[in-house]
Amino acid sequence: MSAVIEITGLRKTFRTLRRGSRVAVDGFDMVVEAGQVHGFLGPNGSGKTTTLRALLGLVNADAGELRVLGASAPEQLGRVAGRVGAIVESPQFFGNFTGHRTLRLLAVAGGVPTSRVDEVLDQVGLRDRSEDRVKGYSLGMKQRLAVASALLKNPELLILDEPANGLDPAGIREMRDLMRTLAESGVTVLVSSHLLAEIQLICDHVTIIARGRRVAAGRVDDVLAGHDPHEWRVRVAEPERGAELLRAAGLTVTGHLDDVLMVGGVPESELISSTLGGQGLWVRELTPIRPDLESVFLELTAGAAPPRQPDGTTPDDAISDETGSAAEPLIELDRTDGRRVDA
Ligand SMILES: Nc1ncnc2c1ncn2[C@@H]1O[C@H](COP(=O)(O)OP(=O)(O)OP(=O)(O)O)[C@@H](O)[C@H]1O
Repeated sequence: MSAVIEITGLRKTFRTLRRGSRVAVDGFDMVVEAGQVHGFLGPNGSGKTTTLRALLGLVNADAGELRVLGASAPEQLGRVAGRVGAIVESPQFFGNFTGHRTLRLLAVAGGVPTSRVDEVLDQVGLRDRSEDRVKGYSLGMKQRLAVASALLKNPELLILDEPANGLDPAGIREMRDLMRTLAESGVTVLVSSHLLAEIQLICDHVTIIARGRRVAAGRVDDVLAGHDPHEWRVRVAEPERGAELLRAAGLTVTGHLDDVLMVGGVPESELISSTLGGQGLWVRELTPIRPDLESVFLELTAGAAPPRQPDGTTPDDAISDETGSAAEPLIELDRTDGRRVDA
């Protein structure tokens, strides 16, 4: 497999008028291979959007190497721009235009054959509503229209920043189905989100970022397995005695409620059943507690140290922005429209 995105040692500091410098991304690495549906997961304000912007040349990195389809960013991005579709800013459409007209205009502006319009409308499932005005679209339909616009040039790589943001459960499901369909058609997808369950459902690989740093990366299954506490839910008739027997056998009983024991650190269930069964205590239930991405995520992101700030400190307020939005005047980048403003 070849790397479609390679990020090494990315560092980005924002300078704000009021608070001075703020490190948003701190020595961050990421590799996305061709054909992956790669989740880019992190809490609000952890540096996801900044990373994607740096990758797309929307913001200048302070340090690090970024490559997209083999081209170094931002210098050589023009060489591969036609092969990459991205939605990093929420796109704004003219409400009075129909979906079809919107895409036709974008196709003409982008030098793409207008025959692509119906194809992408089919791909995102908007063909039936394509003659309706955009202002009548639900948020989910607008998001799909945005994805359709990114698909016009038939990209090999699609980068989506929080595509499920603000969607209701039906909209989230539509977006999920769309991403699966795209992946099946061979498009590599990098999708950022703070919605763990979504990432677990649609992505095969994941990179987890916390406070500007990578805290985990790999196949979703491997990341989960690496944090498997090997914990079991054990139901027995005599829980007190059961707990004693298990402890005597060197096992750890982590919890006890009515006739249910929680037993941790045991890779194989046989150890539990033979310990109890050997003493005539029959196991009524033996269920593995599998970690989900949410518990792994919480474990990984809770312990992450904040990025070191330019003055050598690691203040919490540098990374505690819940919304991830900059509420103060900015020198470098105006987040409201994503314009690049040279510092
Ligand atoms: N233009 C900017 N000026 C100043 N600080 C910024 C700017 N953009 C981002 N930041 C700060 O950098 C940090 C990382 O923000 P970023 O938007 O990359 O995080 P995120 O993971 O995408 O968050 P969210 O999920 O909320 O979108 C935050 O502390 C944020 O406030």
